[in-house]
Amino acid sequence: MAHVLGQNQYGKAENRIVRVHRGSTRHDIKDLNVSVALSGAFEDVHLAGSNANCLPTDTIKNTVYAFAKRYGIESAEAYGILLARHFVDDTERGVVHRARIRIEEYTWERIRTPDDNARPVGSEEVGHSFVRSGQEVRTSEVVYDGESVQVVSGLKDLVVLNSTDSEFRGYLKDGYTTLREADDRILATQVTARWKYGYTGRGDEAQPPWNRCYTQVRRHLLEAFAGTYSYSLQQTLYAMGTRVLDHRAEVDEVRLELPNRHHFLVDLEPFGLENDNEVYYAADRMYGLIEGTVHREGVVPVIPVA
Ligand SMILES: O=c1[nH]c(=O)c2[nH]c(=O)[nH]c2[nH]1
Repeated sequence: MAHVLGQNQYGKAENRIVRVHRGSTRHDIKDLNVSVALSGAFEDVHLAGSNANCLPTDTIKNTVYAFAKRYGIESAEAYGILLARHFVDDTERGVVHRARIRIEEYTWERIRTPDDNARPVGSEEVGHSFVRSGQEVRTSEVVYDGESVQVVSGLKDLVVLNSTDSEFRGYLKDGYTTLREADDRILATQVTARWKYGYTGRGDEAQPPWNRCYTQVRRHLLEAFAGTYSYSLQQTLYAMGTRVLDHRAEVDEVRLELPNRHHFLVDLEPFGLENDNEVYYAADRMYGLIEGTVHREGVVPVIPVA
């Protein structure tokens, strides 16, 4: 029986890179995990043992580091676009047809000290000392196919909680339903969000201000979570997605994965105590998983359903 080589891609995954941009008194750092995947004319590499079209993954890794020095890293998205274009446009004989660059970014905040012997900047900032901020990770994915660029940015592990303004009632009930209706519950989730930009990189289209967009989308996700009186996590999801689309014209699709981090009221009656929505058991699993895409009318959604 004949066999067929199906979709294939290769590259160097999880290149950890810290780029220090050294100002005279103030440093900036970018801390990234960069994964490159190339697809193209690699049939003979797989089928005939010929490496003539194989750009070594070691070279791919070197390029990731060299580009960080040569061009700096203003944003993960702009850096990803440079890399993707390079692998497709500059690799010999046009063997690379498509490049996908995935980047996770770990963010650092400046350490501030009141009395600062270590080269103070401004009043209290130390120009070269940082503390990792939270657990949250910024993500981006750039795909370039020789014609246009597609940028999907996002975040993961952003943990949020509302201690009231959340209820869950009026749901379907059958013979297996035991859940009590809740008119005042904790709503907590660990947000994974991805959003696609309308940017295509064709012609002289200007790139959106990636870092500012990220900060603003994050802000709108948080504000929608905090500001929505929730009848379900599904309804909160839709409110979060629409708020981003309403405020950020450069975004045309938002995909959210929201695990429902259940908080169960503890029964304190055996101890003669009333539990007036004050003491909860925070379960780490199992959890409801609420997922959905919100997109502009007329836009065909492209963010894959995981
Ligand atoms: O916001 C919720 N959505 C659900 O679909 C659901 N199901 C459930 O048991 N609790 C909840 N909460």
